[in-house]
Amino acid sequence: MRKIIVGSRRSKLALTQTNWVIDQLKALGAPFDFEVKEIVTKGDKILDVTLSKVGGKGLFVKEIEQAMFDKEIDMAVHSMKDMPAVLPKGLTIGCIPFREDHRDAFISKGHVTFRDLPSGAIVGTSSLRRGAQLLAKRPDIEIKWIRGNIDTRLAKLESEEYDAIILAAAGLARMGWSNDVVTEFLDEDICLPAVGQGALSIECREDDKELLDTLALFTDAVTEKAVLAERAFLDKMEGGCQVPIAGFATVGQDDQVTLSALVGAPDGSILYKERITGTDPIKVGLEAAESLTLQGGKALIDNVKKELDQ
Ligand SMILES: NCc1[nH]cc(CCC(=O)O)c1CC(=O)O
Repeated sequence: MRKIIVGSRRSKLALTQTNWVIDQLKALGAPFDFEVKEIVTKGDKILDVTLSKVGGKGLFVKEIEQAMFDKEIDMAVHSMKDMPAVLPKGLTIGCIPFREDHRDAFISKGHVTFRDLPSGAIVGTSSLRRGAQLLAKRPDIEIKWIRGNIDTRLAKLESEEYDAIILAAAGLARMGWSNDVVTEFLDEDICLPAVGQGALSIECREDDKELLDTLALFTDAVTEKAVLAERAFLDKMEGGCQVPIAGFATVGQDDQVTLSALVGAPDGSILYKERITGTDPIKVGLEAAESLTLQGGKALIDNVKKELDQ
C-alpha cells in the first residue's frame, strides 16, 4: 500500500486538523497508509512582529509547499484562511471538507459581552480585520496586539492586561474548547469572518491523480462553492493581510451563492460593505471586489501599501 506523507505545522490545532482529516479519509476507505511529518514554518518562528509586515499569510504554507515540491511530503492540511489566493504552479487544492463554524468567538474575562464592555476595555487581536470591525462598533475600546497559538492566547487573556480576545470559533471547536471559554459568537453584522474561515484546504501536487481521486470523496460541494466565491473576491481585491478584508459566502437551496464582503481602514473609520448573489461563485466574488473597488476600497488598499513601504 502506498504511504502518503502528510506535512503539518506543529501547533496543536494543525496536528488536530491533520489527524482528523487522516481519520476521515481512512473511514472513507482511502487505500493508503498515512504518516504525519511535522514542519516548522516561518510564521511559527516569527512571533514578535506583525504578520502583515513580514509577508502575510503565505508564511504558514510556504515551507510546507516546498516540501511538497521536493516530494518530502505528499499532502498537507491547512486552515483555508491561511492560504494565499493564488497557489504556486504545480500544486492544487485537492479537497475542501465540510466547513466548521465560520464565526469569530468573543472571549472575555468574567464573560462580559462585547456590547457591555466598559469604555477603554482592551481587546486582544492581531487581525486588522477584527480590529477594524470592532472599532467601527466601539470606537471607545482599545485594540492591543496579541500573537501565538490559540492556547497561548487564551493563557495571555488570563495573565496579561487584556479584557477580552477574539479567536476563530472553528479552531476552538476542533480543539473541543468552545463550550468552556466562549462568551459569545459574533454574528456577521459585528465581525464578518476572514475569507475561508472555518474551512480546511487539503493541498497536494497537481499530477498526483491517485491521491486526488481519493481526496475528491471528501469534498463538500457546498463549502467548496462558497469558498470559491470568497477566494475569487480575495484574489481580485489583492488585499493580502495588510488591509482589513473580510468575506463570507453561503449557498441557498436554489444553489445561488451569496457573498458578504468588506474592506476597511484599520482604525474602523471606514468600512465598505457589499452583498452579491449569483449562480457562478467566481463571478460573484469578482463582482463584490469590483463594487468595493468602486466604493473606494482599492484606494484604501493602495494607501496602506504605501505606508508599509515607507
Ligand atoms: N490566524 C491563524 C488561524 N488560522 C486558522 C485559525 C482557526 C481556524 C480556522 O479559521 O479555520 C486561526 C486562529 C484564529 O484566527 O483564531
